[in-house]
Amino acid sequence: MGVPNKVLTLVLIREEYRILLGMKKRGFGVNRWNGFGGKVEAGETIAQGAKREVEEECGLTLTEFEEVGRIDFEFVGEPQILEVHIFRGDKYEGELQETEEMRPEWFALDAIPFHSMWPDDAYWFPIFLRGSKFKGYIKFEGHDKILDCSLEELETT
Ligand SMILES: Cc1cc(-c2ccco2)c2oc(N)nc2c1
Repeated sequence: MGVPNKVLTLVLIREEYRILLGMKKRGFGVNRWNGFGGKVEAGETIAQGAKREVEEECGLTLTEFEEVGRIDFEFVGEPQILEVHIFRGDKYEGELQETEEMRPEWFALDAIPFHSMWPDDAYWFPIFLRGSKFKGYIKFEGHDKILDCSLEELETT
């Protein structure tokens, strides 16, 4: 196989009528609202990495969360696929805090700021919000243009 995939986590903490997003203050995806996540480190599972990133980025400790999706992202001109494992956070403990990485904020489900998020979110958030599991492949040109998008809903819970 070519270059191995880069494994990333993305956690969306969701309550009945609101979802927790963070404004990314630096680095990859800066100036966009997103879930919490990042690289999976050596010696940790993907789930452990997801939990760690949430703690580091917003101070919350996940006590119940589930992997609900997986999207492989390709960028034109880059050989490495970003393999993003998407989790729904159901229960958490601790105090929400702003960090150097993220400014957290709760959004009503009918007021998700898609115009200030990664463009792919508009495609898979509806699947995520109705509680389905999904997998997909999305090809970007730069960080703003989607060339291809294929998403498969796996089950409706
Ligand atoms: C290419 C790409 C990457 C990520 C990402 C960064 C860290 C975890 O996932 C995304 O997140 C969203 N919402 N769209 C995304 C596109």
